[in-house]
Parts: sequence; C-alpha cells; structure tokens
Amino acid sequence: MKAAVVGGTGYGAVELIRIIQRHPYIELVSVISKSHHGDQVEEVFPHLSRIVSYTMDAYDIHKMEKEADVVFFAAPSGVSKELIPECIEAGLKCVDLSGDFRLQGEELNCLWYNQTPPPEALAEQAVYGLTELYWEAIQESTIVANPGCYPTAALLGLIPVIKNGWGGTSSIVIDGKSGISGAGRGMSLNTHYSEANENVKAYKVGKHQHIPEIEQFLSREHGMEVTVSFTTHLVPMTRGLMCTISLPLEEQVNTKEVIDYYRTFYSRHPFVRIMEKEVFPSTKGVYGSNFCDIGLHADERTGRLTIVSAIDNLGKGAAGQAIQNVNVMNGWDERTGLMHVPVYP
Ligand SMILES: NC(=O)C1=CN([C@@H]2O[C@H](COP(=O)(O)OP(=O)(O)OC[C@H]3O[C@@H](n4cnc5c(N)ncnc54)[C@H](OP(=O)(O)O)[C@@H]3O)[C@@H](O)[C@H]2O)C=CC1
Ligand SMILES: CC(=O)N[C@@H](CCC(=O)OP(=O)(O)O)C(=O)O
Repeated sequence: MKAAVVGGTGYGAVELIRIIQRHPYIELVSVISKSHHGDQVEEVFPHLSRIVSYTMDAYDIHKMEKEADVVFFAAPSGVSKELIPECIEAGLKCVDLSGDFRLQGEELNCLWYNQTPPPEALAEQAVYGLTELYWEAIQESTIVANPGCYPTAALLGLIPVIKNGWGGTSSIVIDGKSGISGAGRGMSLNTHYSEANENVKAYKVGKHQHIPEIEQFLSREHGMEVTVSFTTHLVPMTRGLMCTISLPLEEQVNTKEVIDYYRTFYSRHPFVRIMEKEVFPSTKGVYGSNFCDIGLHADERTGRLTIVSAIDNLGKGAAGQAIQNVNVMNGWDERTGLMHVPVYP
C-alpha cells in the first residue's frame, strides 16, 4: 500500500516515517510539507540520513490520486476537514491524527476546538480509531479519526469496567500527565525549556479538548451520559503519557478479579498489557512502542478502583495507533511493523 503523509515536518509525521520505514507492506510515496516543500528530508531531519531519502512535496491532490492509496493527516486541527473531502472523492483512504473527525456535532466542535465540524456526510463516514474497541468498524472504514493521546490511555483504562458495570460513573477522576512532544514541534511559552524543565504544571484545567472525546465514547459504551473530571499536566520528559484514574466500585471485587477480567477483555489485543498485581506501568516501559500498559488496584478501604494507564503519546497515542488502524483496514495482522521493543532504560 502506498502512503502519503501531510504535516511532514511535525512530530507525528516523523514518527509515522520511522514506523513506515520498517513496515513490510506500506511504502512512503509522498511527505507533504507546507513549510519545507522542495527540501530534502535530511535537511529537516538529519537523523534520517542514509535511512530514507526524499524531497518534501507540496500538497497536490492530483499527484496523490495517482501515487497513493492512503493519506495520513498529521497537521493541526482544521486542516484535514478541508482536505479530506477531495481525498475521499479521489478514492484515497484517510487516517486523521487531528481532532477534526472525533467529536459529533456542531456544538461540541465549536465549543472545544473553536471549529465548525466537517461536512455531515463525511463526519458520518468517519470511524473512531480506538483499535481495540472499534476494530470491526475500522476494517470497513475509509476515514479513521485517530484518537487523541489522552483519550487513548483513559478509554483503554476505563472502558472494561464501565462496560461490565463494576465501575460507577458518579465520580470518575482522571489525572493526565504528558511529555512535551505531546504539544507538537511548534514554539510556545509553556514548552520553552526554562518553563518546562524541573517543573510540573497543570494546564487547560476544565477546558481541555479531550474532555468531550473521553465523555463521548464512555457514554457510548455505558449507554448513558457519563461525565469525567480530567486534569492534564505537562511533565519535563520528551515522550510518554500517563493517566491515573480513580472511580467508585459498584461491586465488591478484589484486585485479582479485576486483573483477570481485564486480561480476558483484552486477550485478543496484543498492544494492551495488563500488569501483575502490585506492579504499575511507567512511561519508560512503553517508550518508542505501540503498547498501552495498564496497572490496577481495587482499594477495599475506599471502595474505589485505581487504574494507571501509560502510553507513548507519539506511539499508541498517535502514529503507532494510526498504523495499527491501517493494518486492520487492510486485514493484515495488527502487529505488522509495530512490534518494536520499548527503548529501555
Ligand atoms: N504530538 C502528539 O503527541 C499528538 C498529536 N496529535 C495530533 O496530531 C497532529 C499533528 O501533531 P504533531 O505532529 O505533534 O504537531 P506538530 O506541530 O509537531 O506538527 C504539525 C505539522 O503540521 C504542519 N502544519 C502546520 N500548520 C499547518 C497548516 N495550517 N496547514 C497544513 N499543515 C500545517 C506543519 O508541517 P509542514 O509545515 O511540514 O507541513 C507542522 O510541522 C495534531 O493535530 C495533533 O493535535 C494527536 C495525538 C498525539
Ligand atoms: C502536552 C500537550 O500539550 N499535549 C496536547 C495534546 C494534543 C493532542 O493530541 O491534541 P488533539 O486532540 O488536537 O489531537 C494537549 O494537551 O493539548
């Protein structure tokens, strides 16, 4: 399958290139860059010298129509909803790493992204790409709305106990922490070295764009509206994301029972690893990989469940999951090209 990547000089794009370079069935035919078209890849990413070699392209739908089968959109929100209509018209499959196709309806898109939604017919065509939950719909899809990084970790952690009713929905609290690459490659004061180094800072409190995404899919799985209290923190590391989740238990279950249930729930899904009792994930344990590691503790004293879920924000939180979805769309083993060992230590 031939692939084009839009947003060529960003972190999501460079992680896609890293994975595709070792993927046996995906060939990179075009890396599209608004800011660097005409430049050699080595000029922007010297670490790719002697590994890949190409000139960055300007966006050209006719070239893509001729050369590509799938387009990955790794640009800021607002870009893909303008370009995907003509890509679909041209018969291309689209995997969108941005938030453009994730939220349903005008109200949510305007409120949380300050954007109008994509055309309704296309929005209806889009499948939410949380692979482990929606792989059946992903198989048939032409547009995949790849999940946000925090929702990936939070939903994989929460959905099993929301679905079987052990988890109560009255007070779900999610503490999210992300490395700085989660904010992309652009400059901002928050991600300035002097602001972020030796510092942990809460941000977008009460107004993070991933709140409605988490609520939308938890509500879908629960069959009733669910709200969450979600707070994000920037931590001084390059990659890695962790959600520590606390929610009430509706049943008297112990940690071992919860672990056994999660292992059964994810038994067909190679990228979700359920930790042993009293072992909890770390971001280093998933660094550079497509794994989501989940640790669980049922607290008999408080009657609450603690779920700790860790991913690499650029791996399972972005490019890794995008490739996993393309594997599913093509009927390939979902591990194809993705079984990298996490970089440790
Ligand atoms: N970083 C992460 O951990 C995650 C990111 N995402 C989402 O994935 C997408 C890409 O993120 P990321 O790679 O981190 O972001 P970056 O800021 O690192 O890169 C985005 C790239 O998009 C291109 N771009 C910028 N503005 C425009 C524009 N107006 N039109 C077209 N292209 C533009 C630029 O590349 P060029 O000039 O070369 O075209 C830019 O480098 C975003 O939507 C982000 O929200 C999702 C999950 C996790
Ligand atoms: C550390 C950091 O700033 N992370 C970003 C994650 C961006 C992202 O994934 O945003 P989309 O939903 O638009 O794709 C944030 O919290 O906004």
